Amino acid sequence: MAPEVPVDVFSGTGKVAVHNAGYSKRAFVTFLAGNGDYVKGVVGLAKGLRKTKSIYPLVVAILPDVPEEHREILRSQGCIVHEIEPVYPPKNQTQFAMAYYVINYSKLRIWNFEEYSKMIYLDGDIQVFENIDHLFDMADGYFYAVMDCFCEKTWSHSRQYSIGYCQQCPDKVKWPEEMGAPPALYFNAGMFVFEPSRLTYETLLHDVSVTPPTPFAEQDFLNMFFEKVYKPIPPIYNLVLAMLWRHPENVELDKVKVVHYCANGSKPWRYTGKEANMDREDIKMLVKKWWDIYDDESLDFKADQDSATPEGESFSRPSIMASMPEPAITYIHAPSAA
Ligand SMILES: O=c1ccn([C@@H]2O[C@H](COP(=O)(O)OP(=O)(O)O[C@H]3O[C@H](CO)[C@H](O)[C@H](O)[C@H]3O)[C@@H](O)[C@H]2O)c(=O)[nH]1
Ligand SMILES: O[C@H]1[C@H](O)[C@@H](O)[C@H](O)[C@@H](O)[C@H]1O
Repeated sequence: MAPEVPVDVFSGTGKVAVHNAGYSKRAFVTFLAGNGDYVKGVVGLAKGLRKTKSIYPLVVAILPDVPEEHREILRSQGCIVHEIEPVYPPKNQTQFAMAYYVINYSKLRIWNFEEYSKMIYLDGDIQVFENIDHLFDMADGYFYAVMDCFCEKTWSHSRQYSIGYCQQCPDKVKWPEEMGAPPALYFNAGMFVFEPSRLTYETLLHDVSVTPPTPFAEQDFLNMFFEKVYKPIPPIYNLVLAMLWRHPENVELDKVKVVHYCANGSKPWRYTGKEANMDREDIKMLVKKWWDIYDDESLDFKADQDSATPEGESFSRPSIMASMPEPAITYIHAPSAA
């Protein structure tokens, strides 16, 4: 499990593994469902990764209900469109924090992308403002993600919220002894580093089929499944926006590399500033930064320029893969997630 070379991936110093070693076996991956406007988020993400000069392609795990015109937009942005079938949890009376979260169990399919040895998952409502390719160099065998915050109302179903406890400031309200052991560290599943594997995939699918669903859907499930191998990474790799008003002392905004527009009313492509906590200068600045990338035509995929191959590679993966036919699979239709 130990890395072969000591790598200080967070400071960017130390003996860092050569990025293009195994280049074709690494990729970013996102998830797209429905015929709504999340496709804009994915386009923004593809352009953001290009702006940061990432050398890795963006794979889009896509559900059958995404219309062809959206797939075409993604291919024209150099994305690798990878069709997946939906995954459903067992039926019960669970109230998801947001009704459409049920569709997010389909994310589990990405563990089956065994053509890649390591991937970084990013939600479609995430933007990458600084290169994070170095995260691929972290030691194998762990699940890396950023710790979540429990302070928003979406957490009102939880024991943590009921006593005002948050793992972002565990000393402010301490976990009371009479409530037993404190809960395990809990990550936000909008961004994580993982290794696809057939065995893990099959175990995930089996376990999810016998695990009753819970409010944060696959996020809760992944937290249980990977509890023992979870390694927290700094919040600059997935700034959950609520951190700005709940734990400003934990945020160094000028160092943030990845922003997750996950608070209610914060999706840049729908932003009005009217929802709770949205009429803030830092949020407005982050929304503007997202639009600056989305609107920048110089960041559109250009087959001739963007096919510049990193040393040691004889082809451009994004351009070749983007033009490959999608694998033929049979599927059942997913309910609209948008
Ligand atoms: O209509 C939709 C809805 C969602 N998505 C995809 O699903 C992702 C997750 O949905 P949201 O971004 O709307 O949800 P949140 O950021 O509020 O979700 C958080 O909780 C979820 C619980 O299911 C997931 O774990 C998610 O990754 C985590 O960031 C989106 O980014 C997008 O990639 C779509 O493609 N279409
Ligand atoms: O775990 C949750 C979840 O991911 C929500 O969707 C997000 O809005 C919250 O901020 C986060 O704490």
